Amino acid sequence: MAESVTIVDNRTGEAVEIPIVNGGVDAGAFQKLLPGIWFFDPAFGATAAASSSITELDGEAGILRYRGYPIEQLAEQSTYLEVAYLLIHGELPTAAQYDSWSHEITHHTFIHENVRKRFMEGFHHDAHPMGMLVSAIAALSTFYPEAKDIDDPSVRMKQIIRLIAKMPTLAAGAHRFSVGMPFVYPDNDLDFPSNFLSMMWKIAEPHYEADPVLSRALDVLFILHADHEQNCSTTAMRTVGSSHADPYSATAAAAAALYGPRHGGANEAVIRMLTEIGSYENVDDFVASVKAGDRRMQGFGHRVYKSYDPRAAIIKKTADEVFEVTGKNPLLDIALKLEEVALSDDYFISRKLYPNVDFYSGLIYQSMGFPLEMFTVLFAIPRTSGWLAHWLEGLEQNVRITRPRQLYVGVDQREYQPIEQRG
Ligand SMILES: CC(=O)SCCNC(=O)CCNC(=O)[C@H](O)C(C)(C)COP(=O)(O)OP(=O)(O)OC[C@H]1O[C@@H](n2cnc3c(N)ncnc32)[C@H](O)[C@@H]1OP(=O)(O)O
Ligand SMILES: O=C([O-])CC(=O)C(=O)O
Repeated sequence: MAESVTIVDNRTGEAVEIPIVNGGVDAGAFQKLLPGIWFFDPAFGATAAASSSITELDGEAGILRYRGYPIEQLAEQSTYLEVAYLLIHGELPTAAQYDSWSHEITHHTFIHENVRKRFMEGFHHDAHPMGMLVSAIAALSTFYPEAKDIDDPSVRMKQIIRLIAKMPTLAAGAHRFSVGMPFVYPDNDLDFPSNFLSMMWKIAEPHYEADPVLSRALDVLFILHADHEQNCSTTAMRTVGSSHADPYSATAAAAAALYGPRHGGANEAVIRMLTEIGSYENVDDFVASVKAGDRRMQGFGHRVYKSYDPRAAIIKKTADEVFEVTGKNPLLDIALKLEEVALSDDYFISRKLYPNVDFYSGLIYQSMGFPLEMFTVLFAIPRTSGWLAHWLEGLEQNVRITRPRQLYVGVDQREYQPIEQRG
């Protein structure tokens, strides 16, 4: 790989050597050597906005690794809580570290009664659970004012544990409220995914017995969704974190970014799309409307993956295990047909559009009984550990505040006219 690129300054005709650092043009050196020239990259398609040692993504080869561990191995052998530890601390925990980590997380699952009573129960009866979640996360910052002291590493870690622990409680609380069911307190005898399932579905004391296959499937989905380098929501997290706002406010911003249908909201949109297609026979017409540019194929395409998303392959396999318990999701055949048609069509091939993580996950969630509105919430629970790992990394790197420039395209200076003189 070249160590520098030569750029000719067309204002002066001078050639300038700009160093390349880790495969990217060093923007700091660029700015010093060519002051007054900006990179115009509004969607960051050609910009590395961070240096990070958390997640490695090779979109051409379809490779995803957390801290060097292939996603396939983690999905097969690990648990979400172990992966969360790995993302935050950089190494897999020893048995003693894992015990202490899961003990800490388990004992921070409760939320303040006012969050439940005043916030969650204060929403309109048909509030979207994702909107409730975003607001409740932001509200947590007012319950833990010490979180502002982000210079103290022990304060940072305490908030990380609280946030990872409380997300399932907030998520299930949002669901229970939206269907008019009473709130269920965490059952700290249960593991992370089973506790969440208990808070979602429990109707009678003393315990909710989660099906072990479904509980494990949910844990695998949590592992797969935990991090994905500089995606839109993580970029929001790092941006807000760079202003040294507290981690609850930064996480609320990240969750808000995830809510959008181009990002985490796509899992909900996929099921709506499959339901609208309705039957196997309508797939060709639907694909034609996508190719005509009338709509997008939800759950397809990715800014980084230009081959099959490795998580989609694992989710497909997990779906088979879930359907053994729940019965096959009737939308599966439409999804498979859609994939088959798309992957043999030049429109999708030439644009390298493949199923992404959101394409098959919704089929599992739906078969497990989650309402559509909960799908993005299910994504936010594990992505919280990734967001926080990036937040911590940014603080440890003491990154500068995120502050891009713009290309001003408005009018030049003009004179103010009093209102009566304006035509
Ligand atoms: C967890 C996640 O966030 S994963 C992504 C979840 N989002 C979705 O599944 C929504 C559907 N997908 C999309 O909208 C996009 O593929 C995104 C947002 C994921 C990525 O967008 P970008 O990287 O900006 O790709 P961009 O919009 O430039 O598309 C490139 C080309 O592929 C086409 N394209 C991209 N995605 C799709 C799609 N899902 N269906 C049809 N065409 C598509 C575009 O129309 C464009 O074609 P053109 O070159 O003829 O104009
Ligand atoms: O990386 C992205 O752009 C989207 C994302 O979060 C993911 O695929 O998990």
